[in-house]
Amino acid sequence: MNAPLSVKNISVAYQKKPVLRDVSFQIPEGKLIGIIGPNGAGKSTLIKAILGLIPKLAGDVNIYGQPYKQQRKMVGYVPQRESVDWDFPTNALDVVMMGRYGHLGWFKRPGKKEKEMAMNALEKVGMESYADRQISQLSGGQQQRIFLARALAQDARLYFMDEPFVGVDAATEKAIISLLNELKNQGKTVLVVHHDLATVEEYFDWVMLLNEKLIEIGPTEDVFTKELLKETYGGKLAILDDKKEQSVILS
Ligand SMILES: Nc1ncnc2c1ncn2[C@@H]1O[C@H](COP(=O)(O)OP(=O)(O)OP(=O)(O)O)[C@@H](O)[C@H]1O
Repeated sequence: MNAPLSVKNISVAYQKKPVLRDVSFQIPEGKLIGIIGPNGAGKSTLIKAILGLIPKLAGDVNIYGQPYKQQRKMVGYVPQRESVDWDFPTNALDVVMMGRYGHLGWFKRPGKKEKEMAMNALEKVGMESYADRQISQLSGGQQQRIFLARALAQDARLYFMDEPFVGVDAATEKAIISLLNELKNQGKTVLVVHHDLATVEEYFDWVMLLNEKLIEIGPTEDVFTKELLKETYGGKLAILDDKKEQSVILS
């Protein structure tokens, strides 16, 4: 079977400044995969390049063996919260329903079925009572939940989530991680840009270490090691010795 995601020799530059160099990897199906690396490592850029949201200098991306353009329906994307215009005048239900548009044919308006699926997704993230609320009037954590609901409503097979835990409280973080596990248990594959090194081993089956180039990708127990983390973060990272404590200090 084709891999959910296969990336070959991707390079990206902004105004000629290289940000990603020759990144290649494949991932297996049904895993939660953390994308880890320091600020500015190119994590968001990698996702955007995969989804064709920014131009690549070089490289190929295949989703289940086909280019992204042909596989759009299979892919869900939760962007970084601050990259979204939350003043856009629309309510929570409509934002979630947008997740269904890829499934509708030309000129078809969302109908009862779409609305039902969107409401189900809102229920899953505990936001059903906010369906009619303008998105500008939601808190940061609530907005994050709405975006997750949109991805759920889309019913994709491969998800990209850019820092879904930023700015959410502990309860929302728990709710999000149990949703991610639910997706995984349905055989879906989820890539998550993540910053909190202390939770990596608990949350992810696989880890990708990135800093302009791919340092390593593979099962968490093989890749989330002191040596490879040092290589990824350079001198900026001090790791307390007992790995079980997983205490990580950024100097
Ligand atoms: N639109 C842009 N124009 C110019 N440079 C950009 C642009 N977007 C990102 N960059 C630069 O590209 C590099 C990678 O940025 P990117 O957002 O992919 O990193 P990241 O690993 O997601 O960082 P963070 O952990 O801080 O979110 C950074 O040096 C950033 O300043």
